[in-house]
Amino acid sequence: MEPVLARSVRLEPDGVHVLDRRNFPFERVWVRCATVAEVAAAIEDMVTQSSGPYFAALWGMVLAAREARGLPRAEARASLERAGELLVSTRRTNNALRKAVAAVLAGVDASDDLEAGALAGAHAGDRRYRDRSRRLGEATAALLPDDGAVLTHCWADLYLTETVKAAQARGKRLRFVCTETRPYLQGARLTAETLGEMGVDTTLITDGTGAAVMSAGEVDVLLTAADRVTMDGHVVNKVGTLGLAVAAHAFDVPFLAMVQAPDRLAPTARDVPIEHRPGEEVLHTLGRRTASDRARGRYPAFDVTPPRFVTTVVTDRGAYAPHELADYYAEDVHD
Ligand SMILES: CSC[C@@H](O)[C@@H](O)C(=O)COP(=O)(O)O
Repeated sequence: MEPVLARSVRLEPDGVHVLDRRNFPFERVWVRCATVAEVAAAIEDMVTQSSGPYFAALWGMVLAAREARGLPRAEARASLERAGELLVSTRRTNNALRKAVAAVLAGVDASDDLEAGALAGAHAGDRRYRDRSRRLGEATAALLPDDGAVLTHCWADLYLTETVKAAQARGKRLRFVCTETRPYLQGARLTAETLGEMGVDTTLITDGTGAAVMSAGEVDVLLTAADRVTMDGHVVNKVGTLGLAVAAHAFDVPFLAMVQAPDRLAPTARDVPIEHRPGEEVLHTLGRRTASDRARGRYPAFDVTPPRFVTTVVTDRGAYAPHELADYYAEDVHD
């Protein structure tokens, strides 16, 4: 059976319905977004996370096409572009949003009917993302030990579930150690719940425990997703990844970073905007204040791991050393 989070954004006649990941799995509440602006707000407010914003943006663009109904074609196209810019601006580090918008605009440009074209583009984008995640998962599973412990951080969503499915199909026996990933607790809630759903032995650690489990020899591989990997091999992912990667390097634990494709628009890390979320978010967890009133918070949501701390970048076309990513595009270009 598919994990609950694998289908957590749906297009319905009355809008886009998004499973609220902020309090999953304790509550299973769906948020209805009636307009593309509401979809953008939901993405920005972390109602959905990781791969979720990609799907929300696809279906959000379909709402934008509905909102443009009746406008002359050029005006409708321009209003869809504005909607796309709004969606992309919600989470600047997440490259998938740009790709979702491009998928829908490609569908629109290939059809005389704006809404039908947007819908076709969104379905094509949905299929492509899932197919590419499956290929990525298969490539990743091939690199994992037959019997071993994997440390992961945050919530790698479809990249992780496809990896686990492929590993299980190969008969591998993997145990996972996941970090809590404060302040949103993606690891404690989304990763731990979904791995449990998939029958995987799962141990939760606090964010500060990663180096200790690696130094104790309790982990065979560090595995995370990446929001982006630059062409020169910098891995941009949830803040905390850098510290884990440095510790992994120190204790000879390989670090595998999963991304569908390296980012051709980002030659190096300077080309990737890092999302800084309100510092207040660090002072609260699950809606409750968890820090002294005397402290201020600071929350860069992502960090950058230099290529010297990255062993392998796994893509939908297989594994690459971080300094060999140009080879990804040596084949026919599709990204
Ligand atoms: C499938 S992309 C995975 C990443 O987005 C993931 O590792 C991550 O950092 C999630 O961050 P989030 O801020 O929860 O959206």
